[in-house]
Amino acid sequence: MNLIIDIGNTIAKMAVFDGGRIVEVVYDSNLTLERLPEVCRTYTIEKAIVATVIDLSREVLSQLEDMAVPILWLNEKTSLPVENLYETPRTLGYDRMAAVVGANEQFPGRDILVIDAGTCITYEFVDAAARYHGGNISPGLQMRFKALHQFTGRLPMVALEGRMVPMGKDTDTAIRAGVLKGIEYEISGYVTAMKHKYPELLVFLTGGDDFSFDTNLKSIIFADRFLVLKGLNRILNYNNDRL
Ligand SMILES: Nc1ncnc2c1ncn2[C@@H]1O[C@H](COP(=O)(O)OP(=O)(O)OP(=O)(O)O)[C@@H](O)[C@H]1O
Ligand SMILES: CC(C)(CO)[C@@H](O)C(=O)NCCC(=O)O
Ligand SMILES: [K+]
Repeated sequence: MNLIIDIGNTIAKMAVFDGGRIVEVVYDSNLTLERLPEVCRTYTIEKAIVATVIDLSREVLSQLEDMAVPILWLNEKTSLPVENLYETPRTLGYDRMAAVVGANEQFPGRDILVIDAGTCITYEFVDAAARYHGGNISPGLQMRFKALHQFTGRLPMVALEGRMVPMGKDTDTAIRAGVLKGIEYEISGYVTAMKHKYPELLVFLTGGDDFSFDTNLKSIIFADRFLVLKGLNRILNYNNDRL
């Protein structure tokens, strides 16, 4: 079985794959990875891939060093099943590439916009010839709430859950609707603009924060919470001979 380790800015995700099938997904601290030994005891892991967008703590590094299987560290030197046209492959966050590889596996030969809503929201474009052209980075849901609070004198920290109106009636609803509507309009703006440019476009939505909103483009949008993990599994198998 394959072990996939995706270390994000907020949380780490570990997934066990049996072939192309997800057997289990475990959420863990990105500072300790304390559940790794338990995962390794429970399953017969043959190989692992690690993708990180943060510098790893001493504790996480020693957890990974204790693993008794070959580990593929995903970076700019890793062979990929899609062509990378990002001008600075060394600074690319490889969670972005993993999402693209996962989307391209499900729909090879299609133009795809991949939207990953986590700590940040990322927008990636991969074309029908499997070329990754790059994409955009914007603040994630929680980051928007925190930024409004942290960089002002009078704006409170508002929670996602609570009263929702189209246009704010008080500070609380103004912030909640401002943040949520901002993201909804941002996402639908990208989808509409990209669909205009690439009429056969498909869209993938992934990440911890899922958004359900009204759009007449629903038929081209696929939601897949585990797209990054699936892409990492594909990259690990693609590099089987090099491990
Ligand atoms: N079982 C779970 N345990 C913990 N978090 C969960 C669970 N299921 C869903 N989540 C949600 O997933 C979110 C993590 O989102 P995501 O997978 O995009 O990772 P992230 O670390 O926030 O983002 P990034 O990878 O961009 O740094 C958490 O904030 C939480 O809301
Ligand atoms: C944008 C994030 C934070 C999304 O997780 C990550 O992919 C990252 O740290 N990227 C580095 C910058 C870049 O991708 O060009
Ligand atoms: K992410």
